[in-house]
Amino acid sequence: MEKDTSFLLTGIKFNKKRFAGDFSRFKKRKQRNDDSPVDDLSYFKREDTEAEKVVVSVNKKRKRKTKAERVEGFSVFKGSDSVPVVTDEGSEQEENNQKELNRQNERDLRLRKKYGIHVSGNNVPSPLQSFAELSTRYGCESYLLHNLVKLGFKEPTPIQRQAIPVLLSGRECFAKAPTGSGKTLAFVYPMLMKLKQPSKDGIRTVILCHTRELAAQTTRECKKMAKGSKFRIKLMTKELLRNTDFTKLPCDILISTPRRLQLCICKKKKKIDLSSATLPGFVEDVARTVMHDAVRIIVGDKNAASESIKQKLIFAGSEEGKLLALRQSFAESLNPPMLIFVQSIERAEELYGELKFDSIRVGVIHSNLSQEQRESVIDDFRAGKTWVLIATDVLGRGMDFKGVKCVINYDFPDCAASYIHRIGRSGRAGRIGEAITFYTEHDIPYLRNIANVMTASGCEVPSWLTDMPKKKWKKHCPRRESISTKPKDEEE
Ligand SMILES: Nc1ncnc2c1ncn2[C@@H]1O[C@H](COP(=O)(O)OP(=O)(O)OP(=O)(O)O)[C@@H](O)[C@H]1O
Repeated sequence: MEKDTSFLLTGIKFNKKRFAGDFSRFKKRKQRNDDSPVDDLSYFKREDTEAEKVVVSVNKKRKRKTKAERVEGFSVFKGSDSVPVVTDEGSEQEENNQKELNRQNERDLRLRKKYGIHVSGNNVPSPLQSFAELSTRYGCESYLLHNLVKLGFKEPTPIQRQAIPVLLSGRECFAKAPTGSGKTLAFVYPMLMKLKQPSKDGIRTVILCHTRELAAQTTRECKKMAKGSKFRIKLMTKELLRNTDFTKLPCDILISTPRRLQLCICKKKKKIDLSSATLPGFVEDVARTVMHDAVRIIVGDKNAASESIKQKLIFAGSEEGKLLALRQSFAESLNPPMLIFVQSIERAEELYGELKFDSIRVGVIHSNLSQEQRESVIDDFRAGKTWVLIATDVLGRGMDFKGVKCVINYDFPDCAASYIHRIGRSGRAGRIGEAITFYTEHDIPYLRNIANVMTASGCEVPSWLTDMPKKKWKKHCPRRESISTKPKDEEE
């Protein structure tokens, strides 16, 4: 039976009168004749339709340019010195082309400035003005536009605006963007567009995710975005790993953790042929070498969390004080669905042991659970059976739970990146989120680092915090007293 996830949207009642226009558009779409992508194009928010018409020809000319022209932006690559644009003297056509190119560059710079997109590299393709360009500029299959409409995505996020044209141009790309800003679609859509159709040539794309949960989530998202195509999208599960002859596996896109892919290659004695995969050689080689003529895209400020998250620091005095402060914050405003992060499996179990008798539906997830247990815990959280999920950092990165309103760092994060990723489980896709971080005496020397992230994210930070000395932040994971309030003998 389909899990009921309506709880995540309870309370949102559309006023049919006020939104009559939208409802009528939806009604019109229901009678839509299915092979009419034009309707879908009208669904998307447009920036500048005039500019859209021009961008196609200009980007073609850019490709034909004899020498690369450096795009303004910070240079993160050695040796990416700009070279003068070389054009044949005196041809009027060339002059007009150059004028058009300069106008397009100005439009690109304006759009990047508007969305806080910083690029570096040679000849970076123009960012998308709207999703409509997937069709008008790249002639994408209509199912891709239909799926955007069904998902309710009216316009590309900043990272999608720039990463999609870069990847479609065949360039390699480093991309950094705030949590919850749509990086999955930013690589899945260009991948589907470049793969074009299913093929019998074996695995043509490998997507690596650092945890099994994220690999499962990426598989789900990929299938949603590929709906209407016939691509075979496979998640590398234990069963697939154990029982499959990969030379006969009908698969276009394989999604796996690095560990399982490595096991597969070793166990199957290299019977899995990646020589047609979109990454040159094996993934780790790419990580080690300088990528050739790559483009770097950075959205938002370095070392900042998503600006849609209200961040709070609470001094809890001691470990005991933390449990009191947690229960107090629940009493004041339980704001489900919520995630609570702790620093170890043992502490996750201890905190679960304390909260499971409170009248809140609490769950716990960590890497000591079996695969089935982990999947069922996540399903319950997504379906609203669990309101508060206690987790270790296994859930800290990439997991997308629609509508998580609040993240609590019960234990101080072990580094700034972990802080940014943990709180980024809330405030996703432009929604407002909240993050509360408890700290004790042990954590005070590291407060300044969090204060820097808060300041970079646009939060108000008291001066006593910013005036604190900055401490070199290696892995801060101190031994903490047990959370459990049970008498010692009872625990044994
Ligand atoms: N163009 C869009 N418009 C509206 N919502 C979008 C758009 N693209 C993606 N989303 C939604 O935004 C949410 C976050 O997307 P995604 O998980 O890809 O973010 P992310 O940048 O990968 O996050 P993280 O850094 O945490 O991994 C998802 O619920 C996704 O459905």
